[in-house]
Amino acid sequence: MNSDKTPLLLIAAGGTGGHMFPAQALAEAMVRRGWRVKLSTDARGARYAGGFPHVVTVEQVSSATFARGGPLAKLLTPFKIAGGIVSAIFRNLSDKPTAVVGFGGYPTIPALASATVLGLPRAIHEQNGIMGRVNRIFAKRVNRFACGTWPTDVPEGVQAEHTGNPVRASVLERAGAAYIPPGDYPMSILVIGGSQGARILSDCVPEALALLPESVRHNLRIAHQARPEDLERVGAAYEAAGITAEVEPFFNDVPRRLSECQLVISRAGASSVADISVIGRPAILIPYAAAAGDHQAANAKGLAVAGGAITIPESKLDPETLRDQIALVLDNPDGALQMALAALSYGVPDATERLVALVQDLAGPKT
Ligand SMILES: CC(=O)N[C@H]1[C@@H](OP(=O)(O)OP(=O)(O)OC[C@H]2O[C@@H](n3ccc(=O)[nH]c3=O)[C@H](O)[C@@H]2O)O[C@H](CO)[C@@H](O)[C@@H]1O
Repeated sequence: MNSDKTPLLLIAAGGTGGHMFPAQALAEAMVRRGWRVKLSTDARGARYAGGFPHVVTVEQVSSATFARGGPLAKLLTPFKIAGGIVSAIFRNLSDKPTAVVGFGGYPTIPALASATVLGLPRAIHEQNGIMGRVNRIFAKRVNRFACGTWPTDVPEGVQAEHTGNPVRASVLERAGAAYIPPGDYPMSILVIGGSQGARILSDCVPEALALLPESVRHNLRIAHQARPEDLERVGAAYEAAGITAEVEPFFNDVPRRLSECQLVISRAGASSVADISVIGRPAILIPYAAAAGDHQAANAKGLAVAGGAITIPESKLDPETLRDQIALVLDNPDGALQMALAALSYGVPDATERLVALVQDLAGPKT
């Protein structure tokens, strides 16, 4: 039985970077305010646990196989989920979390279901413009519903509160960094495909850039995130086009690269859009068409409507179309500057603080 009087936040998050990064930002902020934080995730999420404050405990949640596995695993899934919920109830009876926050994904089911059964103060943070399945299930069963992007499909009776998507400290350090518009000097373009990289960007971006006039190409400095299996061919394509490029499976210094670039070409994952807008850079967004409920298109729409991004749907993407949009930004320094400022105005640099305030409010006056 937990006799510690320090408030305890139970964070539940599914195992992708998209769920784990905002969860980590909240964890760090709550620890700075003297809270203990416990993380409930699955084996995939546990790989990110190193990025959480040292007080975090990782629970391997048995419902994580919900979305994967063969027919037998699927048959056993309801029992696994039920088992996960029962053990979460016992754990929470002992831990007595002051508040529970779910960030989406199947591994959040036991923590949120047990918090519902026990009547613990609980909230959800939805990062995307279209809600994920688990968040949709629990949206009406939580006390507060926070969103990173205004969701287009909130169930009736649920009051969404826009907190924005928390971004890393290294992004915040560069929030609103001065933008140098494109010109007749070396220009940086950052190409990022989300936490896994994106094949479609590797197929299309080098070809599109190769179609630009030589006078532009020789000024380009490209940083291109590509999947490990695509590194070689992408590097070769840039070399053949006479374009200086760094091609890596993951850049650990994306915030710096964003702040120094003239243009970013990206997928429209929630954290990528948040990073781009908090730093404030013109973007060409190519939403991942197979994302659940087409949520990346919804994420991109907010930034595009604000004037900070051009969106190209996958179905319309070809090297010529992309070349035209790149040229539109690079040939128009004033327009590029306006896009950078529009992106900045769309950013929510205090998203973490807004979420912290919501959690403290949820937990009540004693915290
Ligand atoms: C393929 C897929 O379904 N992706 C989903 C996943 O996002 P996924 O994790 O793929 O992508 P996000 O855009 O949310 O986050 C990627 C993060 O990685 C950073 N980065 C990227 C490349 C790099 O080299 N270095 C680097 O640091 C980005 O700046 C960003 O902060 O969860 C998100 C939140 O639910 C969803 O919006 C996405 O649709």
